[in-house]
Parts: sequence; C-alpha cells; structure tokens
Amino acid sequence: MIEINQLQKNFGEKKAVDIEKYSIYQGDMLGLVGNNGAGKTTLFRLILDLLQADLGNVTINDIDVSKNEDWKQFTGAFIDDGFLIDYLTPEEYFYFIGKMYGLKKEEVDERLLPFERFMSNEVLGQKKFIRNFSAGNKQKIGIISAMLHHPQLLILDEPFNFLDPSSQSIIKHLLRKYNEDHHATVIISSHNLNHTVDVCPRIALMENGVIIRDIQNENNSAEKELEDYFNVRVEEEIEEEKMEMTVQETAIQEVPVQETPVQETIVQPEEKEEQA
Ligand SMILES: Nc1ncnc2c1ncn2[C@@H]1O[C@H](COP(=O)(O)OP(=O)(O)OP(=O)(O)O)[C@@H](O)[C@H]1O
Repeated sequence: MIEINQLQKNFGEKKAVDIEKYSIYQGDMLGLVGNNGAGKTTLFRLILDLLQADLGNVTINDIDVSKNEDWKQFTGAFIDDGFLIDYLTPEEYFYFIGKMYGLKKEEVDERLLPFERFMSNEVLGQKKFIRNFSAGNKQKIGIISAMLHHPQLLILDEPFNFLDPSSQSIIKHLLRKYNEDHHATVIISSHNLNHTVDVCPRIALMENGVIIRDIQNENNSAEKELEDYFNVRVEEEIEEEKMEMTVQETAIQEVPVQETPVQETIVQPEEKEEQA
C-alpha cells in the first residue's frame, strides 16, 4: 500500500506537487491523468525517491521511500529512457536487470516469452545497442525491463507514448493481465483518456499538483466525466485566447493614435538642429 502524506514539491514559485493525503491499495490499477505540467511525473519521481520532497513523505508498505531501500526489491518502474543503459543490447540489458534480482539467464528468457508479440521481432536478436533503437522500441525495452522481476508495484509514466496502435493494444492487455495475475499495484500516467479508461478501474485527476478527483471507473463509467473535464478546459482556453485576441486587436487599433506623438518627437529634434 502506498500512502502519500502532506507531500509537497516546489520548483521556485511553482507548486509541482501538493497532496494532502492519498492512498493507493495493493492490487489497485490506477491511472493518473492531467494536463501538461499537472505534476504527474513529479509525483512518480517522489514516489520513487528520485526527487526529494520539500515537505511530507511517501511510504510503500509502511516504508518511507526516502529513508529505507527495501521497497526497491518489489518495485519496478519506467519513467523515461534515462532508465536504460544505452551501450547494451536489449538482451544484455534484460540479463543485467535479471541478475540484479537473482534471475538466471534461462529464467529471464522464459519471462520474456509473454512479451514476444509486444516486441514483434524488432527487439531481440537485432545485434544493436539500445541507443540505436527507435523511440517506440526503447519504450518497449523499458516497460519489459520494469516488469521482468514481477514487481508487486509497477509504475509506468506514459507507457503508450511512441507505440504503434497494435503495440498500444497489446500492452493494455498485458498490463491488465499482469495486475490480475500477480495482484500487483499498477500505476500509469497517460494523456490517452480512452486507454486509461479501458485499463484502469481507478483514475486520479491531477491539476496544478493537486489530485482534484479520485474517480472509480467501472465499465468505462469515467469516460464522460473525464471528457467533460478536459473539454471544459479546452473551451476555457479558447475563451482565454479570444479575450487575448480582443485585447491585442484593441491595442493594434490604438497604434495610429500612439504614433502621432512619436512622429512629433522625431520632428522636433530636426527642427531644433535646423534652428541651431
Ligand atoms: N526539474 C524541474 N525544474 C523546474 N521545474 C520543473 C522540473 N520538473 C518539473 N517542473 C515543473 O513542475 C510542474 C509539473 O511538471 P511535471 O513534469 O510533473 O508535469 P506532468 O503532469 O508530468 O506534465 P506532462 O503531462 O507535460 O508530462 C511543471 O510546471 C514543470 O514545468
């Protein structure tokens, strides 16, 4: 179980995360949604102790993540391709990760089998380093490596990014199955509302660092609420843009009036020079 307690992270004046209290239970499949800059990645980084909180803390199974390392044994995460080791091949990387968790080479091979369709003959046996893979295939390598040791807690930041439609569909299925088979806690963030609603029975909506809604999603029941929320946001932004345009137009119309005194000030010095 993850407990977030009075957690705050600021970047200068910006409150990136400000969560009074939030609990994520073992076996939850939670989707984190919110506009750009809402604080999703910062929250993930705080949960994974990649960032130091200004206030408050995160505990995983009663372990304060910033004070004790035990949670790392049962946690898997992929936030961005900074997690990868560029100069290894995918195989070398998977075996390396496996070794960290005491898995033999054969066990790693066996655990890669369910990902065969996901990798679609483009990841294994390519004889090239991770740095030379496409963004989509790097994303696949990162997701698989986070799941390889069968963590009880899996955190994926924007797992559908860069993936082609069929890979998006496969990973949705794999994540759901993983959550069910292992009774694992799975937390993903996404801008794809359809995928989030398809996969996550619980959805947290973030705005300005705060979880403003905690939505139970049964049979895609959250779809309308989320669509309404994000459409409202878009409409508000369009309204704001219109207001800005009106202000700019007014300013443009006023230009000739403003130009007259400017011309006068140009003429005046010349006249003065002539007089001199
Ligand atoms: N290292 C940093 N230095 C300064 N500001 C940061 C830093 N990391 C994040 N921020 C700011 O904190 C806020 C939250 O950013 P964050 O990346 O967590 O949002 P997000 O919800 O993941 O956004 P996106 O959907 O665009 O990925 C933003 O205003 C961002 O600019």
